[in-house]
Amino acid sequence: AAAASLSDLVPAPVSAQPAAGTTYTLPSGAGVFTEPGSAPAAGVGAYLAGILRRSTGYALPVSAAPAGTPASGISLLLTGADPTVGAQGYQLDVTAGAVVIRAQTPGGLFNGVQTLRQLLPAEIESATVRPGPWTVPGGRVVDYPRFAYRGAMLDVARHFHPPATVKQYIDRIALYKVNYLHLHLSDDQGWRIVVDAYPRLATYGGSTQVGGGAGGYYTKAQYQDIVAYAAQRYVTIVPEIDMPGHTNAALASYADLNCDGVAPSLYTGTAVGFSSLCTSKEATYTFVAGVLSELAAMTPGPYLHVGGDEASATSASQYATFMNRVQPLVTATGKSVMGWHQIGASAVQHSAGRVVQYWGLTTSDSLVTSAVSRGAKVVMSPANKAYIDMKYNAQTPIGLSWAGYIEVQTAYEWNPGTYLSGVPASAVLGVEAPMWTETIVTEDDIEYMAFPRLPAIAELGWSPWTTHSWDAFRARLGAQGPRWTIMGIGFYRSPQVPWS
Ligand SMILES: CC1=[NH+][C@H]2[C@@H](O1)O[C@H](CO)[C@@H](O)[C@@H]2O
Repeated sequence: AAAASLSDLVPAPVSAQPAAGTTYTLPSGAGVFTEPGSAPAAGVGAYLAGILRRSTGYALPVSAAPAGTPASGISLLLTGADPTVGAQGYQLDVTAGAVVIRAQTPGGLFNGVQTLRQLLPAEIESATVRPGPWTVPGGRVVDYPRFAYRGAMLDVARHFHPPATVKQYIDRIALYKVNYLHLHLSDDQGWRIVVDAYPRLATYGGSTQVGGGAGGYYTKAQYQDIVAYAAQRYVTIVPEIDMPGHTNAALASYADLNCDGVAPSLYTGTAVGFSSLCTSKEATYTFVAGVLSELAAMTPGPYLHVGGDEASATSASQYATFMNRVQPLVTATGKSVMGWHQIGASAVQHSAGRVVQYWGLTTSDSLVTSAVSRGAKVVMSPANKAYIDMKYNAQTPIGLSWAGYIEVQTAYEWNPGTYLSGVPASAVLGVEAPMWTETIVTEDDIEYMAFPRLPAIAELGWSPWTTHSWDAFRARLGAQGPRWTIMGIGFYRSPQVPWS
C-alpha cells in the first residue's frame, strides 16, 4: 500500500507539519476513544470505526476516552484544539504511539476524520478486508475552512434519483468536507417531495421525468431519512422548490394554479422558461405557504431555496410582486431565503440573512451587487466554472455545453472570494457545484461528472487562497485516483491530471 503523505491532502489544509521519520501503525487491538459525555463525538467515532473495520478486519471498539494522556489508538476529543480551528476546523496529531484529533465541535472532528482517511493507505477505503499495514505519516495538521458554505446540488427533478443514490452522493461529497447538499426537488418535469396538503404534486406531478420515464418522489419519511443520513455526515440539506418559473409539474397537478384554470400536460422535454405560477391569484400564495411550511417542518437546516431562475413567462413586475410575497412566507417558517441570483432584482425586497446563488457567466452582475448592497450573502456557482453537468470536452458522452466545456483546470482556476467585481470576499458565503440532470440518469453518470471536478470546487471552498496552485492541486488530485478506484467511483481520467 503506497504510503500517504501530509502533502497529498484534498482539500489542502491551512497547515501541515510532517514529523520526519515518525509513522503511526494501527495495531489490530487499537481502540477508538471519544470525548467523554459527548454522544455526537461517539457518533463520529462509530462512523470512523465502521470505515476502518471493513478494510482492516480489526474490532476497533469505540469507548469514552480515558482522562489524561490519550491512549494508543485513535482519539477524537473536544478539548485542547488550537483555537484557530473555530467551529468547523480540527487539529490532528500523529505520533508513533497515537492518533489524536481535537476540535471544538463534533463537526470539526468529522472533518478531521476525512483528513485521517486520506493519510491512511488507499486500501483503507476497501469494503473488504485487506492485509495492511495501516500506517499514518507522523506530524501535525491544523486546519479550518475559508468559507462556511461548501455545497453540492443534485437536480432530482429532471431525472429522479432514489434515496440510496442521494445517500451515496452524500458519502462522496463528505470525503472532501462539503457541508451542504442542495436538492432541486421540483421543476417542469417533476415534483419530487410529498406535500400532504397537495397530494397530487407527488402522485401526479412526480409520475414522469425527462424522456418520459416513471419519475418518482420522496415520501416524507424518505426525505427525513436523507436529512438524518446527511446530518450524521455533517451535511445540511437545502431543499429547493423552484418558483415562479420551472413549475409545469405543479401547474399540471392543480388546474387552479394556472391563470386560465386549465392544467397543462406533464412535460418530459428539456426546454426552460415556459411556465409560471399565476402570480395574480390568492390561491398561488396559499399554495406556496402550504408547501413551504411542510418543507420547513422537516428541514432542520437554515435555508429554503425558492429558485427564481428563468421566469421568462412571468413579467418583471409580476416576478417582483411574487417574490416580495413569497420571501416573508419563507422567513415566517423560521428559515432564511436562498434563491438563484435573479431574486436580487432591485424591485424585489430583501429579507434578512438572504443568500443569492450566482450562476451567471460574467464576472460582474448588477442583480448580485444590488442584493449584496441590501445585506445578502452570495454562494458562488458560476455556470462556466462550477456547473458539473457541463461536458468536460466535446467527447464527453453525457452532460450539457451551454456554459462551455469545463475540464478540471477550468473548475479549479478561479477565486470565489474575488470573482465578482463589486462583491467583497466578506459577502461570499461559499461555493456550490450544481449537477443538473437533463442527461444524467444513473449513479455512474453522477460520479463520472462529479469526479474529479467536485473535489476541485470543494478545495476552493475550504482551502486558503495562499495554497491555490494548479500544479500542486493536480498532483494531489492524481493521488486521489487509487482511492476512488477502490471505492468504485468511475471517475473521468482527465488528461490534465497525473493519475498515480
Ligand atoms: C439556475 C439554472 N437554471 C437552468 C440553468 O441553471 O442551467 C441548467 C443546466 O445547466 C438548467 O437545468 C437550469 O434549469
